Amino acid sequence: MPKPSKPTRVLNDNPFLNTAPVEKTERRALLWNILKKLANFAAPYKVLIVATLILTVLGSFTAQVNAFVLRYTVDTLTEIAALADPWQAGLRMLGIISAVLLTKEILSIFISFGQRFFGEKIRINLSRDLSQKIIERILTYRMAFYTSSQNDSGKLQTRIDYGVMSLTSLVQNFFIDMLPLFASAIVSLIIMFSTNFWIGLVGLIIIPIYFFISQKQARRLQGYRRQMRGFREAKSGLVISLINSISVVKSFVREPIEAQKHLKIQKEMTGNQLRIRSIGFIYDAVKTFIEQIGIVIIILLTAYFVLQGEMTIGMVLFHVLLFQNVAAPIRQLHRIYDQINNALTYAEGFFEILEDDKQVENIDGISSKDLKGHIELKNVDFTYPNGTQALRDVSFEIRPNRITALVGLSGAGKSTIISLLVKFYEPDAGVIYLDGHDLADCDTHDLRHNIGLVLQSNHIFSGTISENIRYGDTNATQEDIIVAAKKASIHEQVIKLKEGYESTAKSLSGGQQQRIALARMFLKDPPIVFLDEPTASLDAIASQQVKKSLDLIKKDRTVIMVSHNIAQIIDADDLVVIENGQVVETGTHEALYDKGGKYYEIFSAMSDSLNLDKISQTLHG
Ligand SMILES: Nc1ncnc2c1ncn2[C@@H]1O[C@H](COP(=O)(O)OP(=O)(O)OP(=O)(O)O)[C@@H](O)[C@H]1O
Repeated sequence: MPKPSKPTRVLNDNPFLNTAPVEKTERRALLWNILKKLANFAAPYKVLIVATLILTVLGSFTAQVNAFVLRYTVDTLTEIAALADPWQAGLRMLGIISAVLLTKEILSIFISFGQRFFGEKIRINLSRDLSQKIIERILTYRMAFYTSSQNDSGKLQTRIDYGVMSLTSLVQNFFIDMLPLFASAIVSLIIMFSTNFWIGLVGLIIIPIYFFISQKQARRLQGYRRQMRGFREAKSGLVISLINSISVVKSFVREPIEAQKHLKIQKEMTGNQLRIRSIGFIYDAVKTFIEQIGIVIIILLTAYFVLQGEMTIGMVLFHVLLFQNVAAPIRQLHRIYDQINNALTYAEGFFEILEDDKQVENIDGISSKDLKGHIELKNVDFTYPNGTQALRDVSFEIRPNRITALVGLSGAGKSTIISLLVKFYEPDAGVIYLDGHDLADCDTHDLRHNIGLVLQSNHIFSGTISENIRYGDTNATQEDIIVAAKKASIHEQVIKLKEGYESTAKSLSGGQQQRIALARMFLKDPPIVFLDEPTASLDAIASQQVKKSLDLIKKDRTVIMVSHNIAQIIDADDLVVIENGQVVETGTHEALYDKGGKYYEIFSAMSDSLNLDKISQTLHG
């Protein structure tokens, strides 16, 4: 189970959440930076943004209509109440009010719909663009990016998802929720100042007070929110790990322990949630209290001016409504702080991934369409990004159209050599030549088009059998797929399935999946094939079936094979024996066996483990 602290690494890695003195200026610079980058993504939606802003301004005017109508109503009522026959004037007033309010409501419906719809369209499009852009970008990254511990076990997904989410909710909060409220607050404030300076001043003074309180609220909540995210990630990690290891859980009867682990996180989450809520309630109460004080001051001030004969009675309600328009958005200010904090926490990590230029694979190079597979490694050293040195001064030759087996104990460096040959990694020192060209200078995509890689367990995508095989050649016809499946000895089994080639590939057994991967390889039909323990995870029967397909694959190609399977090793034309990242012997099976060195030792151990005497006795008598 992932530790609760793991997913929050991104948070803790962010210096702006932990360091107080530099915080303010750096946070501002960071936020500015994020907004600039976000603006680039928003650029294609200029027209939508302008339309939203225009509607927002229109909406901010319609938001004031109620205040004017109430003022008019109270003032007119005061006047006509004194008349001998108030009904005629009263009905006229009602007619005017109804017409104005109805028109305003109809306008508001259109404005609010347009404003929200355009705002939402911007948000949804931005979310799509950000998600698409980052996927397209990381697809260009080198293997080391994916194997880095920073990106393992869902961390990469968390960083991407939270980055997109924080950026889009920043946009949503701004465009859809806050902007109309702020625009209406500004218009209200201008009207308040234009009717009376002192009234305007009361409206203005509340703003910094709310800013101060909201900032305090956001800061107090920040730590709890951060913990909350950690809990959520831990909880989803727990569920994923539970599903993945359900057979172990059940076989050890550990259901109560798993339930207990879940309960522990739930309890912590509940406590945290309640604290977040109670802090929110306290600050809301403080804000309501301050707003009420503001309203009382507004009423007293306006009453004073009414008594002085400078204002009409209608102004009391007029000012109170305007004041409420000013207070409404700033009551929500803490949400903006929250969004900014989120953006600072996650968007930075998101853009770090997006702009990590040094991770981009260098794919351009000499075009190599028809490779033969003459490979030479000369003094190759390689160390993984985590510091493990896997290869030291490795030199050997692979001749085309032959089968070369890399032999060695576990961890010797065989798979690493394959990774270098497909350019998943580059050597730190030394050169690899392919058909006489330095591999580093070869076009990576051309190279990979010429190479087929069959691994111990080949990834089967969710989708049909047909789709999985077609991955080897996207232009292949159904007939091509069937031919490939026949070569991989899987066709007969596929057609027995209820849905044939349209069955879900994931529901096949390990051996069947391996043959689907081989069919994919036949469809690709590359001149060079790397087989990295292709039968290691299979049972004897499945191995035997796969072996037939492998024998077919090996024909007329350059094959480099990693195997612990004695039968496959002795079938190879050439052997390269590796020990601790170094080549210790090369030659044919017979020559190396006779030499009595490392290969002899490994081969003897392999044959001993097979218990050949007993097998022979059983078979022959
Ligand atoms: N992605 C990786 N990051 C860091 N170290 C790695 C990585 N892959 C392999 N190593 C290390 O490099 C060394 C060589 O590993 P490699 O997988 O090449 O061995 P191998 O001979 O193929 O072993 P096996 O037969 O068990 O598959 C080992 O010490 C291994 O721990």
